[in-house]
Amino acid sequence: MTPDSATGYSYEECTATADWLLKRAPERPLVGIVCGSGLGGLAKMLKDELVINYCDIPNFPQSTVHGHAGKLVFGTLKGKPCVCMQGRFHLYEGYAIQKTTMPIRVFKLMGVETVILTNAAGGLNQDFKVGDIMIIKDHINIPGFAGHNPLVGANDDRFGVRFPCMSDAYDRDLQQLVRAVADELDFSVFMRDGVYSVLGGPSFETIAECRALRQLGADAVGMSTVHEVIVARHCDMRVLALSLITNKAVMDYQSEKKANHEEVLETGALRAKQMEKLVSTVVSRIPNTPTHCS
Ligand SMILES: O=P(O)(O)O[C@H]1O[C@H](CO)[C@@H](O)[C@H]1O
Ligand SMILES: Nc1nc2[nH]cnc2c(=O)[nH]1
Repeated sequence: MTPDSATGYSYEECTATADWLLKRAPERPLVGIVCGSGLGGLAKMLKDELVINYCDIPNFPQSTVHGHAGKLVFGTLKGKPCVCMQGRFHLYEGYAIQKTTMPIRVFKLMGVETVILTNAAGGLNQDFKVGDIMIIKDHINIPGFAGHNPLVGANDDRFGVRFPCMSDAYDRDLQQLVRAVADELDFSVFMRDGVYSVLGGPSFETIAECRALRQLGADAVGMSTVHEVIVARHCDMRVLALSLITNKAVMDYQSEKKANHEEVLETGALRAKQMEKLVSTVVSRIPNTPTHCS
């Protein structure tokens, strides 16, 4: 019996999608950006943009969540060719985990070297404030504890190795670059770093779950990003990930606060300008990987 890998997309299907996009794209992108909930405005930073709706892209899943427009935007940021996903896919939308991460492989096949992932997250660390931006330094893949990992299934060595390392998932030079840029922009007062934990959603966490996650070492909680990081690292792209703390996780039985998606989107709108400035300045300073000579 062979293992079932029919839940994802084959190398050939991903290549077909990448080739279809490259025929239309102005040039091969070097940086791939994924916009979190309410952060789709990041795509507005791109110049000379070409916008393609997900529904027109062969094999592409469709966005179903408010705050995720479902558009792929090609363009340049300070001269650097980029591609930006205005809308990502989440497990709770009902997609197989391999499908939620398929665009990351398409990024790789189009030539992307660096992936910048953004998300909206609930703050578990009591020192964090709404509106803080957390540089993700590590993650806890809670669904992974139960075997939900986007690399489950037959491994295709053309993407990467069977057992990829994750202790270096978040590029330390890029984290340093973000800190330096934030200093220059006078953003340090709302910059944090920490550990992001992913849950399947779509229900927000109970108080006991938030307390447990904090005890495990998580600073923020969300329903995305980690699976994209795993796939990006599997195919050897550099990863930078940023969480906008859109709400404080409810940790206390006396609290009247209730997590809700409207607050998430509102905080995204409030910090949109700074997030755009931070990401665009970082992108303009990312060194390209030197071309390998054979
Ligand atoms: O992680 P992103 O896509 O930013 O979205 C976050 O916001 C939504 C909840 O409000 C969830 O989808 C959560 O993961
Ligand atoms: N799981 C989860 N996802 C979020 N996305 C934005 N805020 C939250 C939150 O509090 N919990």
